Amino acid sequence: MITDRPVVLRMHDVTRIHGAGSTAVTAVDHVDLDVRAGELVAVMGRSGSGKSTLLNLAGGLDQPSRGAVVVEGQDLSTCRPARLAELRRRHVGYVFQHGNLLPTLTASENVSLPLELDGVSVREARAAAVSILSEVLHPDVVDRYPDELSGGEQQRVAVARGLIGSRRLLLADEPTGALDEVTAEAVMRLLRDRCNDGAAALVVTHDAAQAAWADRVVRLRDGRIDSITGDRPASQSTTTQANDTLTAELQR
Ligand SMILES: Nc1ncnc2c1ncn2[C@@H]1O[C@H](COP(=O)(O)OP(=O)(O)OP(=O)(O)O)[C@@H](O)[C@H]1O
Repeated sequence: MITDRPVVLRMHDVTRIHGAGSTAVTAVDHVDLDVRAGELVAVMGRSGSGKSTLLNLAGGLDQPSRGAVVVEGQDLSTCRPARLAELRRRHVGYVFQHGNLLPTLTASENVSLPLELDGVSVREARAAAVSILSEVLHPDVVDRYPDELSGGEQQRVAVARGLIGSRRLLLADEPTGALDEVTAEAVMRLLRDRCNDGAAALVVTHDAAQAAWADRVVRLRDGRIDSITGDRPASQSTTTQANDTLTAELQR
């Protein structure tokens, strides 16, 4: 049962008001949400409903005006900046719409960097980078620099960088935005596999096909949770056959 698993992310009565006075905007409004190990939660809602703000709060990139965000048992509001930075580096993987790859590093160096910063040996980190990249990118391009890659390839590198290692909370803001259908499926499969291995993921998407990979779908409206649907068991994944087909298509 998924409810037996540890809570990786707890958002308790979280409100985030941007700005002040007459221009104040309540982007997230009294949200309660737990995401457990093994669980992939999709966040949907119209533009401006608060999805990105929610994700930024979950990863400690933004602070709530009220309420508490707890990651791996640690209330982020009680962390000193150095501890918060360490917690984010060790436990949280981010995938943003615009990957922000470092231009002076190759694709595989960009992906291995988080592990190297965490003290993993360069050799081990590079091997892990090549391994995760092989799931979403043709091996011929892993040694190219970002400006030698297409937009979709850069996006895939950014996904691999966000998901490398054993970080337990994965936060993805439209991770498949610039990708074709087959590659988008591969990225969702990667996220799904990470969750099946024990990570917890919060993924913003506009795409119902991608939300179908989630255990639960949270719909936001005006910063509030409008509905939560689905309770697919976390262990359920796509069939082996579907995985094989996707891998074959990507390697073409
Ligand atoms: N830094 C900010 N200052 C002021 N208002 C902001 C700020 N960031 C977001 N907002 C407002 O908060 C609300 C929620 O924004 P948010 O970006 O979280 O929505 P979203 O659901 O992610 O939208 P989209 O799907 O368009 O990316 C919007 O009304 C937005 O204009």
